Amino acid sequence: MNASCWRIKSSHTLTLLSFSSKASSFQMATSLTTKMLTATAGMAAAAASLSGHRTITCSAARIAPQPPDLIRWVRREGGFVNPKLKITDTGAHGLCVVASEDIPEGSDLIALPSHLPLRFKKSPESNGDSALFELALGIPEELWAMKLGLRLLQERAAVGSFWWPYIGNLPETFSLPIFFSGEDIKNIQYAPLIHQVNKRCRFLLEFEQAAKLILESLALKDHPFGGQDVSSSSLGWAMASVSSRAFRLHGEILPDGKHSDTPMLLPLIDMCNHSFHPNARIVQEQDASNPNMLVKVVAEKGIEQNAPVMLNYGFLSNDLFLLDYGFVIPSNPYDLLELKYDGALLDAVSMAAGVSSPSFSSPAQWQQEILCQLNLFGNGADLKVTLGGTGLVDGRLIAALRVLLTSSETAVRKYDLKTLMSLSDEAPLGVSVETTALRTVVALCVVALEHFPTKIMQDESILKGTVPSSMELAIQFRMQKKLLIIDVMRKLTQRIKRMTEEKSVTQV
Ligand SMILES: C[S@@+](CC[C@H](N)C(=O)[O-])C[C@H]1O[C@@H](n2cnc3c(N)ncnc32)[C@H](O)[C@@H]1O
Repeated sequence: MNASCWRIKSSHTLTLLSFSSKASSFQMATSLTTKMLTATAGMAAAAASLSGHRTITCSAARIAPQPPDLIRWVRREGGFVNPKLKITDTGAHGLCVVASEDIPEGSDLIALPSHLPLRFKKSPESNGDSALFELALGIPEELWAMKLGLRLLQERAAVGSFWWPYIGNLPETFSLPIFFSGEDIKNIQYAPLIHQVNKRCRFLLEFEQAAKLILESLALKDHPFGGQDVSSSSLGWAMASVSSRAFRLHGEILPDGKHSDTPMLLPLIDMCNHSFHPNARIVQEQDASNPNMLVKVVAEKGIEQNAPVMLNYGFLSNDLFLLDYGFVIPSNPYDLLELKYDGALLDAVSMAAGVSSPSFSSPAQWQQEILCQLNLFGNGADLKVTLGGTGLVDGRLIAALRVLLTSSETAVRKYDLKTLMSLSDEAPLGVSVETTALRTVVALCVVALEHFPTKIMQDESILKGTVPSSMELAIQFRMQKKLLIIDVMRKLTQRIKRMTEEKSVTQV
């Protein structure tokens, strides 16, 4: 069997960009992170071996001062590593798997037998399992990385762990925003991401307390971490290790014959960095005689000497790349700007854009019905809409604007929702409605851009100087969001211009 595999995507929904709640989000982020950093300092003295991060850098420094030879370990344990591969330090992007000679397309690069991936499952030889499971019960589904993180911490604390050659090679520090200072969380300047960082920091602080309560009453033989204390910092290290490295693969076979999706840490395979244009991919293989899965990396293209082996972690926004992996992709075609659909705001911005008497906040009955179908009106409406990405404007937003800018119900009822939501079908309700709708989106972009306290030029000039890496990441992130807005405005303006020109040619 040959199954495709995919990077884990966080299942959380980022909250809306609420224009009014920005300041309070920032304040909360600051205080939580201050607490978090205090906890780090305390933990270092109490349980130095679980210390997850000391400085915030994207360094290649590893848990073990002299990390074991990971390639040799994988081979010794029955895995395959192409002899033309080596691990290299890339500098800014940490360690990476690189071809030491040209490798032809289709070659097997790495193969792991089923006992090498680390997953969260009951292992009979582990003494502390029941407590580990009890701890895992307190983890919300969307923070799945923490669950596997507990298993990782367990192995990190175990003397003579089978996985030590892997764990010793894990980064000592991570550049994820949960480790940023309050000031650098503020520097992100984007409420949806700040909200998520906040939520994770809050969870780690609360989970530390809950874990302490469970662990303090345990006998040493039942302690999942060999009697070692856990702190928000060690939990944060574990969560960051998993969110930035785990893959979701086919796990055990379920009673219905299907495979469960299981997050796993894949030694060596997780030394491959990300690209949207990868030269390798992961496949899972299982032969009829052996129920155990083999996880392989295969070259999708020829890989030249000294080129890194790259996997695609997923078509993710910069929010997820920063939150889960600690990096930002410049000009990321899948990056999105979140906005809250708000009739009153739309009235204000469209008036500024010269739309005469807009009535976004007071839709007619038939318009309300369509807004309900778009899930933008009524109880339980989902008001989060996005700009950017491959769709440019959220289909629900463009459909709502088209409908609200049209007075003729009959004209609208000629089209199904799919057509109304599509930007590819040009101007279903006529050029005038279309250009007004697009101008409203451009005006929304202007407001969103003005909402950032800094200008792109200021960001650029800060980045030209020497800045700490967490501040650099925060500034890169916000700058990319602003560039995204400008890109959307440019593309929409071109569209409006083209439509207006075509219309005047037709009239002539
Ligand atoms: C699965 S690990 C890859 C191995 C990692 N470079 C290391 O040193 O262990 C993912 C991490 O690698 C780094 N990384 C991977 N792809 C990157 C990219 N395209 N740009 C920047 N950093 C990247 C990030 O630090 C990310 O959290």
